[in-house]
Amino acid sequence: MTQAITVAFIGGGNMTVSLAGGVSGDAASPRVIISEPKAEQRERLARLFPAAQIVADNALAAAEADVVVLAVKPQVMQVVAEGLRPALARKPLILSIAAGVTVARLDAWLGGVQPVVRAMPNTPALVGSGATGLFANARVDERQRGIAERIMRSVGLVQWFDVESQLDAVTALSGSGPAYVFLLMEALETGGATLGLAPEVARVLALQTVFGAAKLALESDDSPATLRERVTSPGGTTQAALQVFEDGELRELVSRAMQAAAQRARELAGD
Ligand SMILES: NC(=O)C1=CN([C@@H]2O[C@H](COP(=O)(O)OP(=O)(O)OC[C@H]3O[C@@H](n4cnc5c(N)ncnc54)[C@H](OP(=O)(O)O)[C@@H]3O)[C@@H](O)[C@H]2O)C=CC1
Ligand SMILES: O=C(O)[C@@H]1CCC=N1
Repeated sequence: MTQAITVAFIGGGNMTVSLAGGVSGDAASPRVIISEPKAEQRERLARLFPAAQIVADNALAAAEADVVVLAVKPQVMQVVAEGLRPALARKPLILSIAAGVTVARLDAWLGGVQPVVRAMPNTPALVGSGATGLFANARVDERQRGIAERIMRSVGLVQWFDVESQLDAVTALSGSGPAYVFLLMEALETGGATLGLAPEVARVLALQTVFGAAKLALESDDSPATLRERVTSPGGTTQAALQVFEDGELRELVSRAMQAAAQRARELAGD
């Protein structure tokens, strides 16, 4: 992060705590301002980020910023964005992390003159292991792309997209994806308990298995398919289980679930 820059976060909730923690840990940490309406949450933020300026006024936070991170719920975004307009005369980079709010809508609410980057992060960003898709409008220059990327990379992996509609696919994969994996964890836990394991033992084995498999896949040069084959002894236990998944058409089911998520993302965006 360039030392001189100021990053203002609008909305001091979960994602801001994660991102402010990420950018504060950056080697040349920027000046951080966080705007949050709730006094109790402002006190919490002040304890978490003693070097940051915590305010209750969005315009005050945005007026001095080089980057304004919009981290409020999608439902309040229009009111927040329109309210910020007078404070954006310096044309800071706008980085929105709101699910389903298109760049065109944001741009209109902000007055049609701002450089805007839309991000689709996911909840593992809260533990520094997020995956974020990014899309920039034509007013975003190379330097600003670098800044947006660096902010999101402080909480995980970043991937740029040239076509905004691809963020719907990102939403269906990595945005909603943690929930699919949590569902699998729940099913493994229940399955283990059904086979006679104590529920807490089944849970810890399920979680460690998902974590270990993800770590192995990330650190290996081999594809998930190869890693799967390596677990699967011919005529063994894994093959017996995988046959049940194939018979139940798990791959098709996952594909249909993702299509439903992408369709819902398009609907929420008003397309
Ligand atoms: N949670 C996640 O993992 C993901 C979140 N996102 C997106 O990130 C954004 C933030 O999510 P998250 O951090 O979880 O949400 P939170 O509800 O935790 O945070 C939003 C914060 O904004 C505050 N707020 C409400 N109204 C205003 C206002 N008018 N001006 C300034 N601040 C306001 C809220 O205060 P109060 O509590 O008082 O209302 C709250 O502290 C959302 O748009 C969401 O779609 C995207 C992908 C994943
Ligand atoms: O469920 C949702 O709509 C949001 C978008 C991605 C994750 N949560």
